[in-house]
Amino acid sequence: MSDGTTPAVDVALFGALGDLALRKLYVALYHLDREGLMHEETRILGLARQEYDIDAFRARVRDALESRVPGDERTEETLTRFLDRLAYIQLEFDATEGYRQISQWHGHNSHPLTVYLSVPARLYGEICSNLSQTGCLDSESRVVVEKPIGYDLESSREINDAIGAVFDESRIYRIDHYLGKETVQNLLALRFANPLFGNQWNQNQISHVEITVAETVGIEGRWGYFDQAGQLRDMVQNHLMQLLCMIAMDPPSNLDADSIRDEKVKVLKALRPIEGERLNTDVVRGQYVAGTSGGKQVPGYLEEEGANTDSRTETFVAFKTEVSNWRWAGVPFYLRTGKRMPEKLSQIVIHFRQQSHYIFDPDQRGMASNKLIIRLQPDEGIALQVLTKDSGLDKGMRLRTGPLHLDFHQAFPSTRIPDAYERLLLEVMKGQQYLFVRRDEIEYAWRWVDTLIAGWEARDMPPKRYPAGSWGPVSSIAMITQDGRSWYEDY
Ligand SMILES: NC(=O)C1=CN([C@@H]2O[C@H](COP(=O)(O)OP(=O)(O)OC[C@H]3O[C@@H](n4cnc5c(N)ncnc54)[C@H](OP(=O)(O)O)[C@@H]3O)[C@@H](O)[C@H]2O)C=CC1
Ligand SMILES: O=C1O[C@H](COP(=O)(O)O)[C@@H](O)[C@H](O)[C@H]1O
Repeated sequence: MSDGTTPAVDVALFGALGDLALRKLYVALYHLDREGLMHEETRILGLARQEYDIDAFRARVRDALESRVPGDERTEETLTRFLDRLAYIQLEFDATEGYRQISQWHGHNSHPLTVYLSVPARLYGEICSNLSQTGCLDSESRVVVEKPIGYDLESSREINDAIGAVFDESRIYRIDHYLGKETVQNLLALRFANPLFGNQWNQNQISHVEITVAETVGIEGRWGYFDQAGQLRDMVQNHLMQLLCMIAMDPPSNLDADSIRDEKVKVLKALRPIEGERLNTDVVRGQYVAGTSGGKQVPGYLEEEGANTDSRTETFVAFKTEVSNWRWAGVPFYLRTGKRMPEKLSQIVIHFRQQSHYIFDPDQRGMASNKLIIRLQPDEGIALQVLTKDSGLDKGMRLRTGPLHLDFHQAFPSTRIPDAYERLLLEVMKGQQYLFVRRDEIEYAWRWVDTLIAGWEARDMPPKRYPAGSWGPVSSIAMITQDGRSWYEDY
């Protein structure tokens, strides 16, 4: 089925039996097919090193779909139609033998070969080079790569150079799945389609901004990867930086990929580094110890499966930064993200300045400011905290705050909110890059992260402990209260 607007592609999925593919990618592709957003000629080739025949591969994908797609969103007909698109080739990615099977499968059709690298980033360069050497690619081919690209600026440059030796930048789709989240895209609509907000979006009207990305999960089987990375590289370098850019960027001249990405790069270039004395006051890194999550006792980071007992890797980071430009000078941005927090919550809070000419009860002066709360997940929506008169004959002109609340599920009940990967895969098929990250964005983000890590290392600053199920080390609360503010936890 096709809606007539999504072109046909041949997807070659490297890492077809890995965690990301089985948990996210087939589910997203299935939904695109079910919703009529995948061209009828689109095909998907799974590539992995296990020996599978096509029936076993399809059965494995079917299991993945049956365990992740709700029963009312699948029928035998939609499942079979999707599974029929699949093929499988067993391949060792780091040797050129076998790659020619990919071009045989692709054949001479005109559908662009879309290579999805769902493998560790250290393999990206080698796979691209193998594809090129074995004649699998042409000028229409595209490559999709996952985050994190590298471990620091230098390693990310090496990986990007290796990909860039084969693919032009206009054919590289670097995924940051937060950019595919419906609510993150809504930030563009909220800011640039509503003059009510657009005209207030600067240091004259906004006092400070908070971004929280809290997860309840621990490391659970990913210790080997995570311990090399830590929360700063795993979450801040990519997802939180992208959120910050979407909030802080100037209006792009249009919705073209490069217009948007140019504006994001300007934000990253203007982001004040945390160094010197600021390492003591403006950043807190933490590591969880045993505690309670979802009503259950859970182990600490150093007791997780595969852990070594003296790791200093952080599972939590909170920091204060500033975007040093005309729009934002003097406006602190407070960001925090951690594993094993009390709830899964991704939320941005814009705190507007207080009314300068204030005529109400002086005791209530402290509450007299508006807040815009953008809830990314769960319970996607937007709330604007406004001040109204407290009702009742005995209240005089006392004020109270209340929300003007737009809950996306309630307001648009028949609209399913698609998973980020559905949106991203659809844009790849359409050949549109505006939701993907350009090389310079990655590099400016790494530059900022590298400065912070160098500071931690030079000062030998270990993470502070926090119990699983808490909001992080107490010093992350002190970091914001020292400015007379607090993390906003209502909605
Ligand atoms: N999982 C997630 O939630 C997320 C993952 N990512 C990124 O997505 C990418 C994939 O992650 P994930 O799925 O978790 O990783 P996995 O390790 O689960 O999957 C990688 C797959 O590639 C295969 N593979 C690795 N090396 C070779 C090789 N030389 N030859 C043939 N097959 C090989 C592995 O096979 P085998 O099992 O046999 O080793 C495995 O099937 C990574 O870049 C990761 O950073 C990004 C965000 C979230
Ligand atoms: O990229 C990653 O993201 C997940 C969090 O994603 P979300 O969509 O569930 O918010 C995080 O758990 C993981 O460590 C990181 O690699």
